[in-house]
Amino acid sequence: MRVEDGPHAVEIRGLRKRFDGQDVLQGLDWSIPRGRTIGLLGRNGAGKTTLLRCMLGLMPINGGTVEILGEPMDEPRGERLHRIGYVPQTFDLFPWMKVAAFLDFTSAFYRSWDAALCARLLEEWSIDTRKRISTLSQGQRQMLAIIRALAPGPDLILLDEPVASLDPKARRDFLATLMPLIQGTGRTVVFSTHITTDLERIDADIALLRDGAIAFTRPVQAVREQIQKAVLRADAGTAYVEPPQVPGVLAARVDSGAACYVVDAGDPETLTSLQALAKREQAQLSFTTLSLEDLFVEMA
Ligand SMILES: Nc1ncnc2c1ncn2[C@@H]1O[C@H](COP(=O)(O)OP(=O)(O)OP(=O)(O)O)[C@@H](O)[C@H]1O
Repeated sequence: MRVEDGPHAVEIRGLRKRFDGQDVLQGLDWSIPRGRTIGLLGRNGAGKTTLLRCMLGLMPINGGTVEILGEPMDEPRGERLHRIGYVPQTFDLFPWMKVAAFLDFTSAFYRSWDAALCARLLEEWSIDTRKRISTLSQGQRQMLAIIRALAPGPDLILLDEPVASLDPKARRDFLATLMPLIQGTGRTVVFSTHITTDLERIDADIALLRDGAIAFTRPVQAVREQIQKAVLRADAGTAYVEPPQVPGVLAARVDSGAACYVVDAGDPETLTSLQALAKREQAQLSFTTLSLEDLFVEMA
């Protein structure tokens, strides 16, 4: 970390992005501390790709500010480009080039390039450097894009669904190789995904993008330990149409007449409010733990 760098790798304030009159990002605020790994979760179309592209200055924004590594990011240029690695969702560049030539060519644009790391990852991920990029599978192309993004030794790495086209075994191997390379090195990593099981294996923070804003950020471990589902079931014959309002809950909905809440078990005020409500309504209150997938389904 450089002396002039602050505690956050990313500072976003009031970010707005609109397409065809519709707000995809609605005044989004987000601060990402340096050195953290973030799994950015959100439903299809929630705006994950849009958010990553806005962070990189790859598309004009309709409002707000984005600061990356301590500088405003209005467009991708200048010194900081050596410090940012980006892996887009699909990698379609230079299909006619052979892998080795592509990496040689790309390395010339960067002031540092870890050729030994490239060689190691190409070998571990079984990518034949004599092949043309167009003949690689979609998963191998994604891996090549990741190698390209890591080789310059960036301080911030943004990966847009890096494991989406890999099968479960390949995903596991791939993450096992990748994570030690980027975690604990002081690097900040943001990767978007909807594969929640991948996050279970990683020491990461989960950030949930919902309704154009970051609705929730927590370390995976804290989610496992603290986030629960509370179900409030009224007497037989009475069904909730709307969930009664409870301050502090993370999400609320009605399922088969029961009111279901996502709650932070470490938040005593919310728990007290829920218990008081159950007593008032003479309803049964029960708690269950949530897997990350359940949490995604409940909250996304
Ligand atoms: N260039 C564009 N022009 C018009 N609408 C767009 C454009 N890019 C994205 N959108 C819209 O913005 C919304 C968010 O899209 P985005 O690709 O950011 O979502 P996502 O969360 O990455 O989705 P997925 O998980 O399916 O990849 C969608 O409704 C999409 O149709």
